[in-house]
Amino acid sequence: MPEKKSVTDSGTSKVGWKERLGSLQYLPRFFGKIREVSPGLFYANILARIVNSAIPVLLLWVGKLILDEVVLQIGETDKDFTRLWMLVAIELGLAVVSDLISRATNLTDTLIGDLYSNKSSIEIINKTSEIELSQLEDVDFYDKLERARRQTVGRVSLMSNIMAQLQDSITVISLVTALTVFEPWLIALLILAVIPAFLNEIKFSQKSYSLARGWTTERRELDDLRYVGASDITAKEVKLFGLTAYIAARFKKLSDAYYKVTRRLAIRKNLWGGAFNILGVLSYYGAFVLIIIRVVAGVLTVGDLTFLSGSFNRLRSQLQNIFFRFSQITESSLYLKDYFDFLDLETVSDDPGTTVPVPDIIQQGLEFADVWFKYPGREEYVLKGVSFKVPAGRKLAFVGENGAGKTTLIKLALRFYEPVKGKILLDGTDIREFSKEAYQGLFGVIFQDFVKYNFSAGENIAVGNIGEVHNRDKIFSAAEQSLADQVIASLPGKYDQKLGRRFTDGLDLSGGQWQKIALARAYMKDARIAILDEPTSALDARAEYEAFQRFIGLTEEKTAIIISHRFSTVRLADTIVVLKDGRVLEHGTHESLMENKGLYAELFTLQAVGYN
Ligand SMILES: Nc1ncnc2c1ncn2[C@@H]1O[C@H](COP(=O)(O)OP(=O)(O)OP(=O)(O)O)[C@@H](O)[C@H]1O
Repeated sequence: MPEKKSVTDSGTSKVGWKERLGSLQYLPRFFGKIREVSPGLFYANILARIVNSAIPVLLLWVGKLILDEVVLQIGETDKDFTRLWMLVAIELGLAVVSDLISRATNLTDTLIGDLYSNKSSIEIINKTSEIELSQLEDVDFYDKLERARRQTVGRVSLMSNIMAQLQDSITVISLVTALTVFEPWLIALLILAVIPAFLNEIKFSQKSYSLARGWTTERRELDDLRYVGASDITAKEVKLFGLTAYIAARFKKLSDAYYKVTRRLAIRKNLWGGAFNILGVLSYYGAFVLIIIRVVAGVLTVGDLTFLSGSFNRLRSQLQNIFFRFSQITESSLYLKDYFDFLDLETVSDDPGTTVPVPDIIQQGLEFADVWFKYPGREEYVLKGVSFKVPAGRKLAFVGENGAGKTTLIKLALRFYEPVKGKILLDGTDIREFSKEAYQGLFGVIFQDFVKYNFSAGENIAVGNIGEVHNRDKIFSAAEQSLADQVIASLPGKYDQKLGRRFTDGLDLSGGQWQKIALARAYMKDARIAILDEPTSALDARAEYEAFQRFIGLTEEKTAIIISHRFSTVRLADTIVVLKDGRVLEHGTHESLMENKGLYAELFTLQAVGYN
């Protein structure tokens, strides 16, 4: 129940001091990564900040000298402004240099930030590809992915913050040294004034991280609702079903609940922060009064007054910055921990140490031997003792009602999941004994929910074998085989026509046209085993029949598994396996199954009657 959730509700999302300071250990790794993206920019940035860190105290000191010189010259009858103008020139020079260096710092910050964000996005893409499908379908995993994704844009400021911290620390050291020489007691006063604000800052940033973390799932839901409510892909249904108000209301309910807790936190943080800030201001004016008294008493000069009060004020704001940033840094480091946790996520590797080489030519075929399977975290079995063979060079079709387990069989055959019991064998060898990569490389698969890439038509075909993306002839021939060539011929940009609606120059296709493009992917690769999981459901009956006939003809000596709900297509297969509730109900050729008068014959007749 999101409305009831608060910062303290979720025990697992509470973050203590230990975890907070512990997360600082990720900073060296983080800096290592930043340095890697551009060592030149990285060191230039550090150098610029070090140089700039000494300028504030120099500016204050020259300011003091100017003032003392002015006072001196007022009292002189024989005035000489040489030294005064020289000091003003130095002050001007320092101000200009400081400004230029600040700009250089900003520039390098931006450039390194962009490079780092690109690099970490690529890292996330690569890491996601290493992760097992079973992990990808896990909710906890998605929360981790969401937190990691936020690092790519959000963590760039962490670098500037740490660099700025380094710079400000040097400035503080120089100011403290200066103040200690003149008035050491000012330092004590200052620290007393700043510490409460610092502790307050730490406390609230800790709470805000806990809150954000505890609400990860809800924030993901908000993103999802935002997408559903405002996307070209969903617009058709949302408009037609009149879902806008419903989606907006759901969004509002959830976002209001989140807003309520964040508002409460923000108000409390600012109220306390404001109160502690006043303490800092009071301490400054206290120090100011004390310095004035000493100037009037003749112990300090007017220049000393501006230098000391300036240094004190600067030191106070600088210390506040440092403390404030420290809490930001520890908070960002906590996110960094999430990011590295994601990168370090163990990918379940069930490849045996030594692997059997995959067969060059499949001799016997693929066999499911008493395979039982249930999805992780689920109680009920989806496959219950499934056994069948796909002999080499033959075509096998799965038939079965929705949810019977057809796609699950494919996922197991492809080793996206492991059977709970039983074995899957290729040429008599348990498929777990092959290297997963080499084994999966044997297959050419088109899924029912194939991806429509916002790429060109040619590239959309080439994804079936991306190494051949520049092999135009191969792409043309694949398109011809899947009948996609007719679709492409009608596109203004032909094979270079960008597809999809995401971009202005993109052009969307009909469902069946997309399927023809996707089907061409199957012809891009000389796969040993082809799997077509209903990729032709949107084709008209004639086109589907033609597509399958071509497929079977063109892959004559290839092993293939086909899933289709159209019996005119299914009957073309050598063997048909009828699944029901995770079990093989019948199997055989179209003729033998018809003779059997079982479920297949019943479903076939039902569909045939429908066409009469
Ligand atoms: N990732 C998953 N996690 C948990 N259960 C799943 C998952 N994918 C599928 N299932 C369940 O497994 C069962 C079989 O699903 P599967 O997709 O294999 O059916 P199918 O025969 O291909 O159906 P259809 O003809 O509708 O495509 C269904 O009950 C489904 O709810």
